[in-house]
Amino acid sequence: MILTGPAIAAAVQAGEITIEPYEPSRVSPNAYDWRLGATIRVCDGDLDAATPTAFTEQSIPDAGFVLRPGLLYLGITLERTGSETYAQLLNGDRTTGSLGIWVHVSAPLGHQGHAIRWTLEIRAARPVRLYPGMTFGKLVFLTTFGAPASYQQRPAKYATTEGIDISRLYEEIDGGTR
Ligand SMILES: O=c1ccn([C@H]2C[C@H](O)[C@@H](COP(=O)(O)OP(=O)(O)OP(=O)(O)O)O2)c(=O)[nH]1
Repeated sequence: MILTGPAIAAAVQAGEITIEPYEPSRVSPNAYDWRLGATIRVCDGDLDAATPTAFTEQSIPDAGFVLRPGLLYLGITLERTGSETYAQLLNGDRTTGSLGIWVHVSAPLGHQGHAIRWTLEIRAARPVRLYPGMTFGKLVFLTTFGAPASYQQRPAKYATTEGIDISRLYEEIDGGTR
């Protein structure tokens, strides 16, 4: 089940949900309106799952940064979010979608026990200018069913990373699982 906005606010108050920084005005009926952080990595070369992705990293200036179609950008959420109690789904919203922006490629799930600033895999349908701290999407929280589980209690690729990270699949492929 999805948490309502009042339930999100109450869970933040109770310490069951981490949202840092937290602004009560960003709670919407069924989500929290999260923002784009100020750092972006530009990946403009060919990609290979067996090789670390090459990138250049820069700050997004106050005057904005133009995304170009055909490139992959790795961004970061402004907020650090997580919960031991609830699972999360991070997505864009109508406003960013209407600008032709994908805020991630195919990875919306945030596991219980993983409090992070999320890596975003950003693409653009048309050239579009982004600004640091702009509202970028909706984060929903879900109740879970079954025995409690935590991302930290399993061999997890991204358990020790927080913030922008390239794909770590190359570690598994180098490890001989190909
Ligand atoms: O776009 C995304 C998607 C997920 N996450 C975080 C939240 C999640 O808790 C963690 C792992 O996500 P996922 O399970 O999708 O990654 P994986 O590639 O399957 O790695 P693992 O094998 O460690 O689960 O990474 C991001 O930062 N950005």
